[in-house]
Amino acid sequence: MKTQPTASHFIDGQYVEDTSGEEIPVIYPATGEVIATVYSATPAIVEQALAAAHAAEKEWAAMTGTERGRILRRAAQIMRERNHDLSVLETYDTGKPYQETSVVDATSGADSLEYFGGLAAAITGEHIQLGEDFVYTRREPLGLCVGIGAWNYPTQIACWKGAPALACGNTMVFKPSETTPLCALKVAEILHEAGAPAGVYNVIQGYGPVGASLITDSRVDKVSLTGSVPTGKKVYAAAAEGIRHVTMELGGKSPLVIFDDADIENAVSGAILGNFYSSGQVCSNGTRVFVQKGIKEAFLTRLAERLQGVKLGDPQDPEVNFGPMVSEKQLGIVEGYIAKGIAEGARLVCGGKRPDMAGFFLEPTVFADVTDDMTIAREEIFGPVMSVLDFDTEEEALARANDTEFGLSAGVFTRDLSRAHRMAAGFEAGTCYINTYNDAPVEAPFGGSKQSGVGRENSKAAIEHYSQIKGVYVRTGDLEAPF
Ligand SMILES: NC(=O)c1ccc[n+]([C@@H]2O[C@H](COP(=O)([O-])OP(=O)(O)OC[C@H]3O[C@@H](n4cnc5c(N)ncnc54)[C@H](O)[C@@H]3O)[C@@H](O)[C@H]2O)c1
Ligand SMILES: CCCCC=O
Repeated sequence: MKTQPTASHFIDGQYVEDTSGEEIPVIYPATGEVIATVYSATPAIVEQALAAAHAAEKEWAAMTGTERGRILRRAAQIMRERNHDLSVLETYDTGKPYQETSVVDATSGADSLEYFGGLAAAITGEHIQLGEDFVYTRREPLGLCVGIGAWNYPTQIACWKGAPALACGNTMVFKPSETTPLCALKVAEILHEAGAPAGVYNVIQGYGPVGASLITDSRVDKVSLTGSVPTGKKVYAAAAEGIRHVTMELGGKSPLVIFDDADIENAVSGAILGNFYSSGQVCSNGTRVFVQKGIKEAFLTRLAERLQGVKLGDPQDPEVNFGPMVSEKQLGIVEGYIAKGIAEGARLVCGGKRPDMAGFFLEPTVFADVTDDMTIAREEIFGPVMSVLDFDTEEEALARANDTEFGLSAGVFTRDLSRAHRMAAGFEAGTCYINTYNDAPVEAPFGGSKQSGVGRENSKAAIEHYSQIKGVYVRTGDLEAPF
């Protein structure tokens, strides 16, 4: 497959190149080879993208929701037809196994285009009767939205931000992560092919400073970031300078609580899905696995058995179910955490090493006897490292689960439904799971509380974050005044 894109940026309905920007090598994580080169946006490219998105605002907002929705749904259809090629590209961009990308990434992107395309015509205001007078509300777009993406789900993130933004009548300039610059260009190309007018959805490449330069431009009305908490703090602060709307999808250190009465096979499945999918590079992962003491050893034994089913290798091979880390840098960060886990006294149950193969592979790693104060239990690792902690009571588990500055997700496995709902109500997290983990359908809200974020993506809730209400008071009779 050709991995070199036509050009680095997609602006105003066409590919645009400017090789005077800083070179960004695109590295295939499974081999370490450079598979493409793109160039970071220069100030002139940033200006071109913002000007195009600004100029497109009025025409796009003036279209009916039905017209906008039809374009988004057509784009969804094209994405589904090209699922194979888009999945192969996602695997080159991220290193995630084709076994995953072929059912998750373009699929989830298409779901979001289809869902918000379907909602577009239903985005309306309301009528509020006040005696003979009345108020009506108009739900209006915010204007120009900037999207900034992380590297773990490049197609999905480009769509989860673009689809609701465009459905509400906004335009977008999207900057993917410099680590995975390829997939968002395809999203832009497909939206344009589906009929989105030039300038409605633009993609430019670049490192952090390019993202930073977008946020403070006076034409920008909203910034939606998917990234780490430290980046979120900077982006939030920069957006505040112009009182811009924000959505912050940030990191986590989520708890997964497994009670003695849980179905052990399902609980092990949840722990695997919540720690090792995408080689552990998922924001919502349940990396603090609290296991009640009565089933701790049985859980660890069955987990070790199930991990025999891990198949590392060429991620493009549909039989392979475990890919490399996205980059050498991320591999080094995760190895650093593994070393800390060992140094601080956690028991290494399995993994912890690089296998003898090219690329940035790391074995799935499980630590047991982890305590709340250890670094691996407190900081987001963003790699295939599961920490197993044990507990006695429900109250204790809930208190310890919530003892973190993060609040992205939380899960519970139990057969006791009352307890399951008590736990879900008590978790300080934006997304909770009962007897499952990491499902993220577009119909459900997704996002974090505490330092894990602001706002929600997906579901009807996202409409609130990409539109604003205007109230219009209408008087039908004469108007009295004091003088
Ligand atoms: N909550 C979610 O939905 C979600 C989803 C995926 C990933 N994440 C989080 O993303 C992180 C991993 O991704 P990452 O390493 O790419 O994150 P990151 O914070 O390093 O970078 C995210 C994006 O921000 C850009 N950026 C960096 N500094 C910037 C600045 N000062 N101004 C504007 N933009 C800037 C980067 O170029 C990149 O595009 C993890 O913490 C993970 O939990 C969250
Ligand atoms: C389960 C959805 C994951 C998105 C963030 O990494």
